[in-house]
Amino acid sequence: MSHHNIEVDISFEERYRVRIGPDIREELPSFCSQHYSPEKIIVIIDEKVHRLHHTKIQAICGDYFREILWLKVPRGEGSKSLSQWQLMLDRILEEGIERGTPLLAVGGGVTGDLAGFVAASTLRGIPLIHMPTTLLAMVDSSIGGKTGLNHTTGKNLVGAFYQPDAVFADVAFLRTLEQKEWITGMAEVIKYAAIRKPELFDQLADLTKSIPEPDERWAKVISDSVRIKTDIVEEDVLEAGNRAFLNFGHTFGHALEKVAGYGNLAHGEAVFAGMIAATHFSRQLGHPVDDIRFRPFLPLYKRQIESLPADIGALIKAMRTDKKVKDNTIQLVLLKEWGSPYILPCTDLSKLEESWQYALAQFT
Ligand SMILES: O=C(O)C(=O)C[C@@H](O)[C@H](O)[C@H](O)COP(=O)(O)O
Repeated sequence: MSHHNIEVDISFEERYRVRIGPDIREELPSFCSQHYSPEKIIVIIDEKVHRLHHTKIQAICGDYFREILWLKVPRGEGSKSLSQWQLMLDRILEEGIERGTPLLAVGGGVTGDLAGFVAASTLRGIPLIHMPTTLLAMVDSSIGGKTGLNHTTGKNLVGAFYQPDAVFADVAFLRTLEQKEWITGMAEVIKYAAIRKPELFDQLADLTKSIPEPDERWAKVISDSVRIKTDIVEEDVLEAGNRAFLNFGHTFGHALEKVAGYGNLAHGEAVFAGMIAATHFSRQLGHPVDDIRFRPFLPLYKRQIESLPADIGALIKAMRTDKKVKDNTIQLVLLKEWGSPYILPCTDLSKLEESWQYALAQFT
């Protein structure tokens, strides 16, 4: 299987490399020997990934570093919390580290978002390397420097933009990825299809006909997704404008996650339902976006989602804490047509309610 190499240019001086392919993790020691002192590395790792791959990661890190500080992250969205962040920070500071001590984040979106914020906030910033192990983290959360914790008032409301020094997306990790995690990650690929590359819909629908495995076809979908995300992020690193297109489905999805209670609904499941709502809103405005495109994937999510919160008032209230809210108005990412997103300040609450009703009805 081939390797893919994608550069992310975040400014004239700063860029980092995303390496995608099988056994890419083996390249970590050589990368580290060029950038960091061999004294110590902090490894923030998902507890299940630790159980499955600890020996391998230990060998790779031990190849260059004299000491490894392991910090395990309990599974689930609940770990994106201030209390988990504090626990990590206490351990790291009590151990004693230096500003140059790198932090390796090994796991999915939750681990990466938490570890990213730990790296951003420790000693005002220590080097960060992402080693995503889930589809979602490979195609989305490890790229672009968003870090975040959830707050009782809303999703990802605590965080910082903090770019990694490198991303090692080793598709070999996907061999141990559960089916439901593939489905969760696929939501972000479906998002790229909707906002940038509609051909991906058919490729993905084809891929879902067989049990997913990290073969050449999936590696291509991953690298196409990373390229789309990279292109958008490079133009607008701090989300002052078009980066918000990457939030398609998320304004609705984050509200679902919050109202369902963090951890009760996977991020990708909520985003999938959110994309159906956003597409329906677009259709109500006359845009030609028939959601027949989502149909092949609906049974996958339907099987996974037990129930969605149905209190539309609570969902709209939750949307008001979205980070894109401006002048008290929810900003929706909608589609003019497939592949063509835009932002609309939402002043029509009846269309919003109708969009929620439509989306929720798809899952009952
Ligand atoms: O990188 C981005 O920008 C995104 O919006 C990507 C999203 O898919 C991702 O889930 C992100 O974490 C959501 O960010 P938020 O700013 O809405 O919390």
